[in-house]
Amino acid sequence: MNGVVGLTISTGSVRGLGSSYSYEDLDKIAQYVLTCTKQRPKIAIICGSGLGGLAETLSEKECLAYKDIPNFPVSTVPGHAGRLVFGKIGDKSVMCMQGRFHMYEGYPAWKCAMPVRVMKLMGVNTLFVTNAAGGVNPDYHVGDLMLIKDHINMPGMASNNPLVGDNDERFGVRFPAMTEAYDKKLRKLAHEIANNLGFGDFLRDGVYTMLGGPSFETIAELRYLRLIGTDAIGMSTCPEVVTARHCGMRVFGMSLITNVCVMDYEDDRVPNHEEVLETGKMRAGDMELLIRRLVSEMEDE
Ligand SMILES: O=P(O)(O)O[C@H]1O[C@H](CO)[C@@H](O)[C@H]1O
Ligand code: HPA
Repeated sequence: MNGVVGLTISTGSVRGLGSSYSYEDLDKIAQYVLTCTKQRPKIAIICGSGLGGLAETLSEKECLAYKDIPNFPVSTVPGHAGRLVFGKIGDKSVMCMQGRFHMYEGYPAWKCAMPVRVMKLMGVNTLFVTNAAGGVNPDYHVGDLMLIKDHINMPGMASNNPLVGDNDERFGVRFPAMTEAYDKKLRKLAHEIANNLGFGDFLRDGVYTMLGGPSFETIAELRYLRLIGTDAIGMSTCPEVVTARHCGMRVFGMSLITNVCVMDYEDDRVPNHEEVLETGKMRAGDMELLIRRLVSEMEDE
């Protein structure tokens, strides 16, 4: 196990406000993962609930279960296989996380986002994040694809930011800007590709709001979220994106609208995870195609 097993995870902050893996801990994990694949990816893709199929489309596929990586968290949610998949899209090396970590599983924000730092230390410079999300914008339909133009990090705003605790300047500055979290050039290219693919009718551009979960939202909460500018909601993504931007990675984000949020007291439909996974199956192929084209056509950083 290359000495990784024995590492002790440091408690990052003496003030008890956050604890985290040290730079050295994460580097050991990154070096271990690199020994398990021949790929040297500069692009990583985090697959959302029910969206892991993209990883199956890679050529020269190699898989590594999270449980086999020393000191790596494990996935506990249906629809998240819990493994890294390495391979190629065209001639580009990529790595996929088939399954992510959520705060409602009991992981603090920094732990949900720790794979992003591992990726950075492996040489990744561009992060794609995908998720299943509920549509709050009344114009959205089940099966729409939303390019994330910005986010509202609800847990982050309440001090559950993945960067809470001591700051290691080797990753980034103490106070990183989040004004252009989602790369404009990649979004523009994604729009062009989506239009060429005939996806224009179901392509959206919107604001993703992260909530802690795991309970779905009350009607009053949904009305409030719409009022503050939310187009779609979910329980993930923001810790990963904040951590990626902190360490200078380029980020592209996309949500699949798996359900429309019920915002009317007279409507008795209720959201559920099975519906989320079913919709994933319906539109996942289109999402995969768009991401594969984007990876192939984008310029390297
Ligand atoms: O954000 P991803 O992981 O795609 O999953 C979304 O789907 C689940 C709820 O059905 C929640 O975990 C929510 O965050
Ligand atoms: N609410 C929160 N998270 C979600 C939803 C939702 O309606 N759909 C998919 N993830």
